[in-house]
Amino acid sequence: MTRLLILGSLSGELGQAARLASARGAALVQAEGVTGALAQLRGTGADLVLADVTHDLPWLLERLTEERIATPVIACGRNADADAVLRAIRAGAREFLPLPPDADLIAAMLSAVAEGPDAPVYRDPAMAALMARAEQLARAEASVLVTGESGTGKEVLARHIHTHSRRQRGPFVALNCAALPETLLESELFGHEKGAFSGAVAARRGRFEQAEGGTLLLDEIGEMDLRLQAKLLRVIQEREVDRLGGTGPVRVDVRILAATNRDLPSEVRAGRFREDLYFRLNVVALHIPPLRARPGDILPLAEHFALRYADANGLPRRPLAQLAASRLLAHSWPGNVRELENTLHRAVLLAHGPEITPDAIELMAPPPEAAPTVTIAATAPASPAEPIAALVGRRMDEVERDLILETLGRCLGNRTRAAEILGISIRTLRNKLAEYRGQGLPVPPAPGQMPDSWKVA
Ligand SMILES: Nc1ncnc2c1ncn2[C@@H]1O[C@H](COP(=O)(O)OP(=O)(O)OP(=O)(O)O)[C@@H](O)[C@H]1O
Repeated sequence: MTRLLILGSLSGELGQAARLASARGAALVQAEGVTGALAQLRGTGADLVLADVTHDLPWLLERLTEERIATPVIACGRNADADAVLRAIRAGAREFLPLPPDADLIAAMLSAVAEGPDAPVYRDPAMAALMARAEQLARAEASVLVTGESGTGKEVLARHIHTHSRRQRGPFVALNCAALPETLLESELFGHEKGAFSGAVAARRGRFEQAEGGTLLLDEIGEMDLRLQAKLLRVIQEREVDRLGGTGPVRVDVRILAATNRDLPSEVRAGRFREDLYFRLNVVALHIPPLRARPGDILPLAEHFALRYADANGLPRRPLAQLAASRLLAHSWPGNVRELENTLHRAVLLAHGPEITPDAIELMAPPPEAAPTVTIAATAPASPAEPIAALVGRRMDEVERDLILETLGRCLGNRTRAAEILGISIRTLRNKLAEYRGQGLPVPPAPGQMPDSWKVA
């Protein structure tokens, strides 16, 4: 059930929108002002906010960014409020919903949130067997460890398990353990009281508490450091969390799913991952094969993405030409489904004529090991002298910054892929990006940061 927070009065047209959403099965909560809405989001949270554009949405959106609350906000108002709409969109509102509300638009918006952008598409027998196993396991309460290369669909599978579980009416909360430095990750997971550390301007429930009654996906679990692993283990064993600066434990009822593209047994052997935590998380393991090992999925996924991106961009739906399909089938997809998705997104934008032809299929650069590299090192300038010479006279941190942003841009914002190519951890990459953002530099957004399916025509 989608939990919808209405920011504004229920007596006018926004109230009509709320009633339409409620008739479609959304659970409503309401806040009269931005501070109330923020308190609500910090507390029980919501899946979506419909906000009256006449409120100070830029202030609210700024707080949400600061506090890393990812709930999408949709600004609602009359077209006459154009300035306010523009300010809200610039500040990070996902979409604009014109009032008076349109019932079909509300229904489309709710189903986009409820389904998420990623209901799994598959046809290959290997994947069909895995999905059947996942659906069977979904009904149990056991922790599941999802493994697979980057971009194979681990989060998609985890969400699928949640929607087939008895917890489907509860929240699905995902946290990327590589995305935050250790202390922030700790407060993100377990929450904190006001003043627990500098910057803790208000009490905040952690992801465990937000996932109460539902499922918590700990993505990239292999990146978590040993101290936090110990704390996580205690929470799982005792089913209680201690907020940072809190006065006592809070009981939680959450099913844990974990995902990783690392080989956790070898991390355990190397002493980087606790064996007891590994056994706790790995009650059942599901391994997603790379896309090259399930060729039967390539075309159904390609067709799915072609339709999705045509609709999202208001372009005609074009089928794949035979030769384009052969090209897709012949590629090895080192970036897995994410790479296929990016390829089809580009193809949809480049296509003209009645079909998507092979010239619109631009395959990504060769895998990193084969890609030409520019070595910025004092000792071994193994790459051509020419580009290195052009760098002389520039500061190291500037060159690094340009290389990172350029690589990320070429990966269409995909952090995991860019980190792989750059040979740095995703955590390092994210820290650098936060630094650049702080300097006011434009950083390419992650794909899916703004799901196209929410775009209002
Ligand atoms: N079976 C599928 N059906 C539809 N979309 C899919 C499927 N598998 C993956 N995708 C899409 O591919 C992209 C990558 O999927 P996802 O984020 O689940 O991969 P991941 O394995 O968790 O990646 P990472 O290890 O980098 O976090 C997403 O945009 C997702 O929507």
